[in-house]
Amino acid sequence: MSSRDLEEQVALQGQGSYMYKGQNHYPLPVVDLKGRLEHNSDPDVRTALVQQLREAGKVGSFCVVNHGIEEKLLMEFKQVCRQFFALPLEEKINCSKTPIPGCYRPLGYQGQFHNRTQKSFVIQRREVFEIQGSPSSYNHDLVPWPELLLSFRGCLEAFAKEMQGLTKWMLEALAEGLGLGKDAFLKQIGGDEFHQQVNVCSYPMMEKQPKEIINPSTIAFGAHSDLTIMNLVLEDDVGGAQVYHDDRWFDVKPIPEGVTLFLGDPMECMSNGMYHAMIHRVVAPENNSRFSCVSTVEPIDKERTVIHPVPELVESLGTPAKYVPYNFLGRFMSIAGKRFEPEIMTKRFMVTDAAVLDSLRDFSVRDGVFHIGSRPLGSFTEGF
Ligand SMILES: O=C(O)CCC(=O)C(=O)O
Ligand SMILES: [Fe+2]
Repeated sequence: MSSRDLEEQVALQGQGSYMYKGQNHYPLPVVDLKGRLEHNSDPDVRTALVQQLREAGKVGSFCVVNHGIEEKLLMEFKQVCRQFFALPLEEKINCSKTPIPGCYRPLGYQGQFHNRTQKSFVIQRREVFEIQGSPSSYNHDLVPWPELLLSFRGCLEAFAKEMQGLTKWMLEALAEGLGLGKDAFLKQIGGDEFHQQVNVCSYPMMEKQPKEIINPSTIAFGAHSDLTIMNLVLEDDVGGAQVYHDDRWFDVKPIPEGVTLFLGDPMECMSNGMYHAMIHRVVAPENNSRFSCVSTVEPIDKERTVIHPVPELVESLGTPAKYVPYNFLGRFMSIAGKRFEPEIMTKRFMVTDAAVLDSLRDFSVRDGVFHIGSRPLGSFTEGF
């Protein structure tokens, strides 16, 4: 990278050099889900949990503890992932991302990278190993699993399955929290099943950065709100995630036994702004490499999924819908490559056009083109 490129990249991706110091923590809500499994059939316990989750959802990011995923599995999972990233680079490269029939994205290993997009550099200062947890109709045998670490596959698959259960429960509870039927969000993203991508990540500490990408910025994964429905993050005790609030960045205190949720833009839109998609990023850890695992939720039929405020909610709130319905894939395609830009700080999908408000419920996808009323807004391949 030339020094001009570096300057440009630093300007675009963050406010200068910033390393995770573990100070200045943001008070993210912590919700204890103990009653979720133990008192499954007790309506009072559920109501209390659902209310806590509603309040947490208003913040947009929160941690859940006693989530029901066994500690033994979590420990084995973290350990095997650490072992994977410690493998010789050649072995990891042998597992490089591969397109797999029936999968949305290539699966496998990807090292750190930086790409120039139309307007900015996208830096991903993390190594990942990606699998697809669901729908599981594809053949897991085709994932380029590491030959030197045979326990990796079983452990990842077991963890992905557990996260799937927690995710579904959470989507239902968050809908109930707004006085809606359990399936209000699930219905919009395609029913009982969803697409789950599981990204196991390792963020190398500063000293270990490969020489060619050392630069004055310490941003490891740039500022963004999630385009996915929501992300569930498991991490170790190193820290590095930050959330943006009142024009400032705050550190997120790691809770290694917990799972941290980031509600994505679609949740903000579906909940008509009752829930919030918090802007967050990851900065490079100072003294240790950081492990995290991000389990994402996306609709199965991305081309045909229109995200919109839940009509029953808009009705019950008695306030107008605040968000324009949008095609999930269209927005994903139009933003994904350039979302680490400063403009992400301004929300771009809130309703500003009164005429759009009037026709909010009247949307459709016809021949791949998204319409509000009779007004075509563009196809999912063009974005809009
Ligand atoms: O690794 C993390 O803690 C979070 C990464 C993240 O924000 C994402 O993958 O969307
Ligand atoms: Fe994120």
